[in-house]
Amino acid sequence: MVHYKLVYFNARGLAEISRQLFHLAGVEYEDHRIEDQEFAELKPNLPTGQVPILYIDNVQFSQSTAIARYLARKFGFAGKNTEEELLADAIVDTFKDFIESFRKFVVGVLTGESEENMKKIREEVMRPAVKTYLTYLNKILENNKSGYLVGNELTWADLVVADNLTTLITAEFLDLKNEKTLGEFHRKILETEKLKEWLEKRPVTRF
Ligand SMILES: N[C@@H](CCC(=O)N[C@@H](CS)C(=O)NCC(=O)O)C(=O)O
Repeated sequence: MVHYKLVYFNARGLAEISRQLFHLAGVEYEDHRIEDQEFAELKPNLPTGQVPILYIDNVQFSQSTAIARYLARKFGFAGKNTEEELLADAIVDTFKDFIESFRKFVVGVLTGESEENMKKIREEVMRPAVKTYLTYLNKILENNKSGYLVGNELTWADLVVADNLTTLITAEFLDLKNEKTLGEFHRKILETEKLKEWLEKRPVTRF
């Protein structure tokens, strides 16, 4: 049997979608969560000096999106045909572009920007980016009508977007009371039986 080991910090961050995919597929893996000390020891031996890393029988693979896409394909969550795969990939890429616009905010937090500047970044950079991103998602959901973003079954794109919506709610960028379509989507994905089971049993996990 193949031995999978996923190495990352105790955060949702760049590993959570892969963890969800393993759980949804019912495939055993080692969910190895590291602290700073272990990371420092590992770093010189990692392909890019970064995590997450997926070990497949002791062979290392890097890059979170490549890992999640690989698991989605392997476990049947990538889309039912190449066009569905294309749309799922495009949604994930759009999410990555969107997240990039948050960099200024994160850098601001880390470098101790003044409250006034943080407010400016929040209002002038983040809010417009959130608006564009939510408009994009709403259009896809309204066209697709299945309640999923792609086709009529759960794909990894749904997992990526639902997890990110949770983050946006926590960061007070999104109030689903004002977003009917996205609210229904978020509820539907989080109520997926196996996902619900994972969300209830997963270790307490930071952002
Ligand atoms: N493009 C990479 C980025 C990986 C990345 O930024 N990993 C961070 C943790 S979220 C890391 O290892 N940071 C520690 C470091 O760079 O020393 C991916 O998606 O996997």
